[in-house]
Amino acid sequence: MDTTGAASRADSDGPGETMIRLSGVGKTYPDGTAAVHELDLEVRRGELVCLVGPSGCGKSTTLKMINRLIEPSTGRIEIDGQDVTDQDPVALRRGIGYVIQQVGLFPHQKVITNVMTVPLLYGESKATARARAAELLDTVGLDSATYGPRYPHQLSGGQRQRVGVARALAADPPVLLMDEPFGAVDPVVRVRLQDEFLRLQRDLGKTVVLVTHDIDEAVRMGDRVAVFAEGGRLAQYGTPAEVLGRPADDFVSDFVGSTKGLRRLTVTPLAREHLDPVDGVTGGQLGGSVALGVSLEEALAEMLRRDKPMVAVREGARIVGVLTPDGVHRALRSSLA
Ligand SMILES: Nc1ncnc2c1ncn2[C@@H]1O[C@H](COP(=O)(O)OP(=O)(O)OP(=O)(O)O)[C@@H](O)[C@H]1O
Repeated sequence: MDTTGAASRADSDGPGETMIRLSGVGKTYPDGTAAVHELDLEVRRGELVCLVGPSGCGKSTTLKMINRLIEPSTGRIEIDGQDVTDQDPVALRRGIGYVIQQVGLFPHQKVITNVMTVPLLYGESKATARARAAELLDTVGLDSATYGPRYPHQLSGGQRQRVGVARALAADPPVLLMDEPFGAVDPVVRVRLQDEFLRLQRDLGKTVVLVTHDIDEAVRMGDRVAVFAEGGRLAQYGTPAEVLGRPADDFVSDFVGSTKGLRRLTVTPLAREHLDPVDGVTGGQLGGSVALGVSLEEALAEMLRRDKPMVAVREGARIVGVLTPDGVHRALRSSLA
């Protein structure tokens, strides 16, 4: 019996337990394309993880292996301690929400009917399914009385995307897989949809794996970010602050840099709400000090220059807190809110 499964069950009582675990997962397509190579990845319950990387690096393949739209060539994938290959693929997929860029709504059915499909599939009565669908539309910010009776072509791209999210949530699945969910809309709507989803996720606490090619989206949305390189190699897996602040190698550094991720540090001022208390911090942990109001870049640079996990922050002569990589993450997120 393999210890991976035992471990996931053993820690399934505590917080931060593993919800999705990929161990040595690989995918080689029949034509010989090695899309994913020896991938190890763990996603905790309630965590939002972004898979990011350049085109063709195996992100979608990885996502589709989790719900068995694609079968892995090697390795093992578990959800909540259960090997997905032991489960009926259709039943498995019903328990996993799936949101894709081309939302995939039925064009000749009303919006409400599109969302009702899922509860009906579960054997709910029509009245219950309708009520649930209306509630979900309202949840994703679409007034069900207004938009429910419309057809998909009568909605904007962003609204269609919201319907896609509502439908994916209809079965109340613990796990949500999202493949470029905000890709098909313009940048302004995109940011709005990202915000809405983050707000929703704060209430719902789903375990989410989200694929994007956009590093800005990844650092904004993800609790953790998995940076993929060519051939489905996991180049780095860490918090946005770690990925932005300490790229694991030249590839990550170039990828993050080329997509302007780091520039955000230069335009975000350090504010009091991003700080952790100074209580309990020892002198050895501190890397110098910076003044409140300097850029995150300046604060982070000071931290890295001193090779310390945090930097003290001054207001006048007084130390008012410390900035950690997680604080940088919080600051980056709030700066975009
Ligand atoms: N059915 C298939 N048969 C052969 N090769 C495939 C197949 N599907 C995908 N590939 C190849 O596998 C690699 C990974 O593809 P995948 O779609 O997972 O990448 P991705 O990172 O999601 O890319 P993108 O961001 O462009 O969507 C690519 O080289 C792609 O051409």
